[in-house]
Amino acid sequence: MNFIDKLSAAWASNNSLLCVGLDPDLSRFPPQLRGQPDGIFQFCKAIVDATADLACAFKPQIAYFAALGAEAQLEAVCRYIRETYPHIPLVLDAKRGDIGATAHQYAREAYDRYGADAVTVNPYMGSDSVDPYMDWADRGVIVLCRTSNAGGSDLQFLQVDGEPLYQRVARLVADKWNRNGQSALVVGATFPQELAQVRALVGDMPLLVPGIGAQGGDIEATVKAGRTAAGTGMMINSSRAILYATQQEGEDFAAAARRVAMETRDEINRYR
Ligand SMILES: O=c1ccn([C@@H]2O[C@H](COP(=O)(O)O)[C@@H](O)[C@H]2O)c(=O)[nH]1
Repeated sequence: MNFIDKLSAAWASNNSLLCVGLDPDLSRFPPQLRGQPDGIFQFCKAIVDATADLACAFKPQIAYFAALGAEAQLEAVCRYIRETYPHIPLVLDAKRGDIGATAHQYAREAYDRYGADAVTVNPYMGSDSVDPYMDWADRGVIVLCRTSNAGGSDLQFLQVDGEPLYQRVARLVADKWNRNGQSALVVGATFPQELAQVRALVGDMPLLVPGIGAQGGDIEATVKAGRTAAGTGMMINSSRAILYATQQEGEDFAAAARRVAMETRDEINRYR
């Protein structure tokens, strides 16, 4: 099954547009996992097990693993998700961007080494830096478009022939780069007006939408701006708000993550 079909099936089977982000930060780990040789894997596994029936995707952010030299644990997390929850898409958030030959190696890393169903990529270097990912026709290529951070406006709002750059990226991906119908776009929940603009430009193309939870994006505005006619079309990501949901000492971190994931999934569903 290709990425788009797998995502569509997960939206339906879990009745969810929630993407659970896996951003393991040792300084926020529960005490029992600190100092454990496989603590990162154990933490992510517990979160995955606690939220797998509530999520339409899991999104490990590679920087949180690589910064700790924990790529082997990222491999183990990805393998665990693929083997235990093969119906839930695995999105590797890597935001790579480089010349074609190097992009091919990054694609191998994402799709072959980690077995990701989809990977995030940076469009700044243009079509030949994104095209190598498209050779894996059954995998997703999720292109940064209107990112959730305030500084994204520095470049993404620049006018290019009468339209902002982020809209040019959306149209390029939808009309030209999407050679196997496998593309998606990153659009931040912190900018619902721009999210609506992108939705109007790209039809039913899936959107990865970070920015709710810790970044404060409004769920109602996000869903109303980005949903398709079928009430789907988005992977709305929350990472820290779910991962570090524990409110009082002694509370089980996985149970707390489940509680917040369920509340978030349900709030999203209220506006679909
Ligand atoms: O525009 C973007 C693109 C990616 N991200 C990533 O999403 C998560 C957000 O984490 P929260 O804890 O829910 O804020 C993180 O991995 C970012 O690298 C983004 O935030 N914005």
